[in-house]
Amino acid sequence: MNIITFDSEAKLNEAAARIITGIVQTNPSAVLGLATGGTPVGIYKQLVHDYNEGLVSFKKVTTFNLDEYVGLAPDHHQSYSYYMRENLFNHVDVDASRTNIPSGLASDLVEECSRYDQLIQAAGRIDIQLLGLGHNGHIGFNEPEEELSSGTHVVELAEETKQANARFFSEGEQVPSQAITMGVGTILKAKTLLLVVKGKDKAEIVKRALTGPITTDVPASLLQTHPQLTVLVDQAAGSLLP
Ligand SMILES: O=P(O)(O)OC[C@H]1O[C@](O)(CO)[C@@H](O)[C@@H]1O
Repeated sequence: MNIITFDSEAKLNEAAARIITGIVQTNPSAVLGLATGGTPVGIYKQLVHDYNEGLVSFKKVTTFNLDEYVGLAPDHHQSYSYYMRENLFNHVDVDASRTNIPSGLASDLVEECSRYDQLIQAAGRIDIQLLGLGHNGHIGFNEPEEELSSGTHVVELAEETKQANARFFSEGEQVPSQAITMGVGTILKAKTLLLVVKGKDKAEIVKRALTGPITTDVPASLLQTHPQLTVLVDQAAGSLLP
């Protein structure tokens, strides 16, 4: 595990973007695993900047997002489909037909999960999986459980997660109570993992995830088992690390 601490958010975002663009420069047909939430917004801005500077092209990449809310249409302003278009896809030369996000509107969610797993399998291995970290240690929407699922599945969102994500929704809007998420097994199969964590409020969970026991109570602790894990933290998030 390689942990790098940054004294500014801009430097952290640049470093994360440099890792991703490096992979795409080496392999223009790379398979990118993408994340949503507040954490990667600045990284996507940097990727758009790098694209505009002519440093990278996403023309041939394939992308798989970690998760999507159940019940939100792709044009809902809080769907992760909308988020990805707003923050990245609409601003670079990615081929929309090679971007993949589970459909939260599928009539048969179990079928949708297996369709998503088949797509990932058909694409081969995810070259790099970008990850944020939930306050309860979730990765994707894999919430703390006695047992974690390996493949894509439907989850009931933890109360803590709904409260944390309520900040993105308009007043009076409900945070969906379910989501579809890539499983921990799929995440761990990615060739490289890039975990990015920002903010003092994540310091305790970063410490537990990276230095505590490997337990399904803290899904991110399973990342410790991955041979190619890079963690980028700001000083606040990394403040409790040894
Ligand atoms: O970056 P944020 O908004 O703190 O979210 C952390 C994690 O939680 C999620 O938003 C899901 O709640 C993930 O997509 C993200 O990686």
